[in-house]
Amino acid sequence: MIEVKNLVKKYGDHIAVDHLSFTVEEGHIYGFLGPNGAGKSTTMNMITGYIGPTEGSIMINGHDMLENPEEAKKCIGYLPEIPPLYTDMTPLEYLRFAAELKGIARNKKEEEVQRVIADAKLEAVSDRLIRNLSKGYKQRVGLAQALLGYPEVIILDEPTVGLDPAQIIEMRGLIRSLGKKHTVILSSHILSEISAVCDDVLILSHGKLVASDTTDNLGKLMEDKVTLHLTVKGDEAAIKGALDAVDGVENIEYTDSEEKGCVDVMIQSDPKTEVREMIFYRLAAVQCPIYAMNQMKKSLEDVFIELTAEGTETSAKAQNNEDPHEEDSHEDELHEEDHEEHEEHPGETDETDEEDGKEAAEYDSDL
Ligand SMILES: Nc1ncnc2c1ncn2[C@@H]1O[C@H](COP(=O)(O)OP(=O)(O)OP(=O)(O)O)[C@@H](O)[C@H]1O
Repeated sequence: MIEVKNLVKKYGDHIAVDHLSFTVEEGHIYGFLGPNGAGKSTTMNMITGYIGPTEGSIMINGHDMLENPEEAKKCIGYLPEIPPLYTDMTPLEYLRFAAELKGIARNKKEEEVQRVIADAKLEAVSDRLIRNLSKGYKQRVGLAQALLGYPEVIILDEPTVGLDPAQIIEMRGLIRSLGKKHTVILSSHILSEISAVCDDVLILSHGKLVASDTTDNLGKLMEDKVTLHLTVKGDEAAIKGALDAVDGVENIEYTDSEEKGCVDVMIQSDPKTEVREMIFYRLAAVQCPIYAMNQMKKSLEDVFIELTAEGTETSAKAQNNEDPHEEDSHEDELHEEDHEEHEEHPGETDETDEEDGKEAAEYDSDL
């Protein structure tokens, strides 16, 4: 559906996108993840034909974006980070206007406008001035515009930035439902967003692709080793003696504990061997009781930090599609689906947007 080959974008001497190649298959929701400045917006702007690449090619549904931009652009609906809206219009007026600009046939225009109003859940505010709408609704007006003409691919640049937690949940729900009818590419630097919404993840760092896999597989990348954190009461030498020869243990570090008379122990072990029982019996045998034992699970956030850490061996290996990881992985903590869904009040104004944005930023594990 989308094939990007050796894409490069230079701004003067600065390489914003550095020989990027990837393919996007039909019917998936892709997350484009990367820290600020990684090159996400630049890449999206090239895919949507807003800016030209310095080198490389972009094929959209068989149309070359450089040679046949009109046909290629017809396959794409784009919601930029700040949607360009005419705020003195109502959503209905704006969408009719946008439909005309997009060249939608007159006899289909009204039906199409009503369809996108329904898909973006704008019915309740379609007759209000855009400038009086909340940020969440404004974003949905931008989304509705992107949906006009039923493009195969929808590209969303940081679609939840500045929205409050309830609006974020609404927007994510909308994106998931869009994924049933369109291929969706969504850029974000918010990990929870990607893991909550996307099937596949492309991780960018310094303009390069450092990982490309399903959200689940990326989480599993770190399952090489299990890390246990223990607090054990007793003499360090006795504890060391007990833990020295436990099968499956690969590395142990001892530190003073905040707990009086205790030692904190960090153990890395092979995930194929269950070491916890043996640790318990060995420590019991030397009369060193375990006050706490926690198995640490790595999150997608840890994967992300390892992959985007500058110049690390991990990044290099990920690029070569080798398994670069050394610890256990888990991404349960990233899901926020348990949060109650709230309905936004139609016509809500922007007065609290700034504060809502802050809340949203705190609410997410925003890097
Ligand atoms: N028009 C421009 N002129 C010069 N440098 C630019 C321009 N646009 C982007 N850059 C630089 O290119 C790099 C990539 O920027 P880009 O906006 O694509 O990153 P991003 O991953 O989208 O980051 P963010 O999440 O902050 O939007 C950055 O170093 C940025 O400063």
